[in-house]
Amino acid sequence: MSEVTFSRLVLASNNAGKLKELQAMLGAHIEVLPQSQFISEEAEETGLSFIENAIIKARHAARASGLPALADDSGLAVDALGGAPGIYSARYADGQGDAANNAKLLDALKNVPDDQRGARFICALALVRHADDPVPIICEGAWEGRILHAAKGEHGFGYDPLFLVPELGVSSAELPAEQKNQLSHRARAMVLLRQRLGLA
Ligand SMILES: O=c1nc[nH]c2c1ncn2[C@H]1C[C@H](O)[C@@H](COP(=O)(O)OP(=O)(O)OP(=O)(O)O)O1
Ligand SMILES: [Mg+2]
Repeated sequence: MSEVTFSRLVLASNNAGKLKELQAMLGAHIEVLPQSQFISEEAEETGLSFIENAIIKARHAARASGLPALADDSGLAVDALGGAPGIYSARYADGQGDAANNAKLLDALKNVPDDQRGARFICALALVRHADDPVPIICEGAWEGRILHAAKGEHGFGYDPLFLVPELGVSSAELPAEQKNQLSHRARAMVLLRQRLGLA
């Protein structure tokens, strides 16, 4: 059942990897515009949960564009680190980027044996119809895996080279985009969002 009808929305992200994946998942249904067309300033991610940060980012893009906006706040929760880096995944190595984040994660886990290297990617999607929408649509997805001992694969972005997909025996950076987009935390959240929007 559809509770919302519109044909365009702004993707409230500046992450090229995410934008590509979200575009591939939604583009067939809705015209999606990157927020860079409207604003360059990033929203401050002051929330303490993925959901709070997704809502903050969606409102920021909706305010700048005057259009409905969809944000994705996501990250990696590692069991041996008590769920870190979690919402701080992008900032784990103090803003030095993906390679530094991955190096820091490998170092933090260097003495952790395989059976204790469980982790999951989490994605929270928030869609607001306008900046002050009191009823954001929220959908979440998770993807279970394990942290490898060294990077593998060239696809994807972020922590993909370190994330083992146990059923397939490969890292998520070794999956072609089409396959990651069927399996990932983002894909799972997006299935729920499409249902909520009546696009399924
Ligand atoms: O599928 C994924 N494959 C690998 N890594 C991933 C994935 N999904 C999230 N991640 C990592 C990247 C980044 O370290 C953090 C997201 O941080 P997050 O603040 O949500 O995104 P961001 O700052 O890169 O872009 P923006 O806020 O503009 O959407 O989690
Ligand atoms: Mg961010």
